[in-house]
Amino acid sequence: MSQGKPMILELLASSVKTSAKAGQIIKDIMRQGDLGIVEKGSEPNDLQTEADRSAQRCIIASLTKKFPNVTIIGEEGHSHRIDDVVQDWIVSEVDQSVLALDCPPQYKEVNPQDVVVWVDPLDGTSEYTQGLLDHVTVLIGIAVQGRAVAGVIHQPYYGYKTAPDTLGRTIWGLVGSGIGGIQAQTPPKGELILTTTRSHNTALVVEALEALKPSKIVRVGGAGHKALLVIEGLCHAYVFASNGCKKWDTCGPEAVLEAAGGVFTDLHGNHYSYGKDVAYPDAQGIFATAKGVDHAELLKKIPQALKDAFPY
Ligand SMILES: Nc1ncnc2c1ncn2[C@@H]1O[C@H](COP(=O)(O)OS(=O)(=O)O)[C@@H](OP(=O)(O)O)[C@H]1O
Ligand SMILES: [Mg+2]
Ligand SMILES: [Mg+2]
Ligand SMILES: [Mg+2]
Repeated sequence: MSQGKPMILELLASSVKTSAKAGQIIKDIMRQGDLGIVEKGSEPNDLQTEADRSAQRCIIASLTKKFPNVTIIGEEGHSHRIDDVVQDWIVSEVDQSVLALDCPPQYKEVNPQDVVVWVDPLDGTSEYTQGLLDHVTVLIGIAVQGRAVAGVIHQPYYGYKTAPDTLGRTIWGLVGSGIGGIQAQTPPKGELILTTTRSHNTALVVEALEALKPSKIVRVGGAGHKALLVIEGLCHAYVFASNGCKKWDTCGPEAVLEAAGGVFTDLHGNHYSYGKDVAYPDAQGIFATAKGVDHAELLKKIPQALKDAFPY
């Protein structure tokens, strides 16, 4: 640990480096060609690959070793054993630009008991198995007293079509401090470009999109990927009238988007709670807007009857 640095900076700085290692593992497994796909069973087409399993082991082992008193919840199960994890997967490096941040005063003295780390080791698994590699992200979200305050979105295949050996890119954010890895952009005025699921369309998903009268809809996989489109100003909003996402899908993206000046809420305009005892599904859907977009005004266009389909 770096002497005297606030724990939240240490945790974010470690998460940045660890997410990139997880991304390397994901790419190594794809190169080796045996994805080891299993159906998780609870829902149709809910896949898990060797890359999901290995990336999660890397992240949980690395963070557990350094932060044993912090709760870590990963998509792919709850084994926190680190004794059987390959040494090379245990990341000790930290991102120096994060460590150098001026920590917002409210996060300077955080009690580890109040921190929950939400890990989606590979967001966009079905896209990964289908070769839509730029949809894949590694997501680490850091919640303090239930609020998403810091996060990492690592995109291992960013730019791979022109540079097959790409290291990808790692975008991080700390609410009150800003983001790193890319510049947040305001989307173009006079248009309304929405992003949503490519694979889980329902009548409600479509109804919510149509109510907003978009000029364009961008359908891609992954909560991390969609959040990046909004952070970069390529889309005005990420709208998903479904209870399909889980807390590990949204904690990291919410923190990074909000650190970038956007707003990430459910369909009622409320922030999700990411405390250790919350239910996993994002049961009230997703409504996230870019920097410079009036979130409250846009949300008014969603009919109340549709919002009522996502009760508390
Ligand atoms: N039960 C249920 N109902 C509706 N939609 C669901 C459900 N489970 C998962 N999903 C949607 O499937 C997409 C992939 O899920 P995940 O984010 O879990 O993917 S991954 O496992 O991390 O790859 C993701 O959507 P998109 O990535 O936006 O297409 C999830 O929101
Ligand atoms: Mg999954
Ligand atoms: Mg996911
Ligand atoms: Mg996943």
